[in-house]
Amino acid sequence: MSERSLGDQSSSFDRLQQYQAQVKIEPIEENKVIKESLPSIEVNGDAMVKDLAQSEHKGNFDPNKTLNTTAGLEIDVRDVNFFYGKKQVLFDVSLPIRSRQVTALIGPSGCGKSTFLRTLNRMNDMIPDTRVEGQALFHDQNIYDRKTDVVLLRQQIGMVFQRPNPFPKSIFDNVAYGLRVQGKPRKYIEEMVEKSLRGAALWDEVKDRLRSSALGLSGGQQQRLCIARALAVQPDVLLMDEPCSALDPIATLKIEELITELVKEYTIVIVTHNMQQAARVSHFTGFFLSGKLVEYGPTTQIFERPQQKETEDYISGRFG
Ligand SMILES: Nc1ncnc2c1ncn2[C@@H]1O[C@H](COP(=O)(O)OP(=O)(O)OP(=O)(O)O)[C@@H](O)[C@H]1O
Repeated sequence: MSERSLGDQSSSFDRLQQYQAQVKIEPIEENKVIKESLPSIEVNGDAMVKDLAQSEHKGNFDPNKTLNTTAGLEIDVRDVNFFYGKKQVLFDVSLPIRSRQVTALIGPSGCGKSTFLRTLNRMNDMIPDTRVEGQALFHDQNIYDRKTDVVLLRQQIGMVFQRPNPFPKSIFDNVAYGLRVQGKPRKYIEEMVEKSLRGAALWDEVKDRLRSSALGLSGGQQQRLCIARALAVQPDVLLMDEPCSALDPIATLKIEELITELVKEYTIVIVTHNMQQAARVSHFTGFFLSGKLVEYGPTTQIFERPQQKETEDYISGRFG
């Protein structure tokens, strides 16, 4: 965990985040091709629940083997309510985000997953007339506290969006952006750009064209570039809002593999519509319905032995 404190504010990172927030993020249907390439979730019934939990992991990662039910709390969310204007969309949500574990947030469209994710680094602040109540303790400080430095917060809790949103700059400049804003020296920036691109499993593909436009990369590469950009400022937590929904199956698998590597060093929270994805990459899962957290627990438990009927109905494909 970083020992930086949430102190003074500066505006450049705000501008970066505003830029990111301005990028149009449209909810899109789960990638049909992905759906077809993986075990079907369209089957009803109990057998399905088991199948889903046991759906084969591509690659070698098995979250069961690295599940740590006693991992410390990176963020401790307590009794969160959230409002767009007068409309309340989150109701008393309490959820532990465990260190160096992947927490998946699942639930039907409109249940509040993305809104909840955005409360964790105050991205909702950019939407006028919104209000949050409750507490999210991060490094013993309430994220929602007025005194929280949101610029620093968003460095510590980085975000990757549905659609890759590289800046119209070179590959190098994209990753260097946050470090330049921080006024880091050139040598440090060069080292961190390489380290971050390696960390995002992109270095080998781009090392010979660092000065080329990021917009020339494929969608999957752009998404890994956005991950590298987030890593460059050394976050503790990565929030991922359906990071694969705009990607093809191969690019999706690369991001999933990357997640399973990144979690060795970072805490990850991922919103996904794709339940196989949650089963493949996450240690813990929270199931949201109509703005409430219906159930939370180790992913295998949620998929194999859900305690709530709504959870079972959802993961069995009975609704949503
Ligand atoms: N900017 C906004 N202004 C007003 N209401 C909003 C805004 N963004 C989301 N909502 C509403 O808040 C509720 C939760 O939306 P949210 O996007 O968090 O759900 P979600 O579970 O992530 O959905 P999806 O899976 O479709 O992305 C929905 O009723 C949605 O219409």
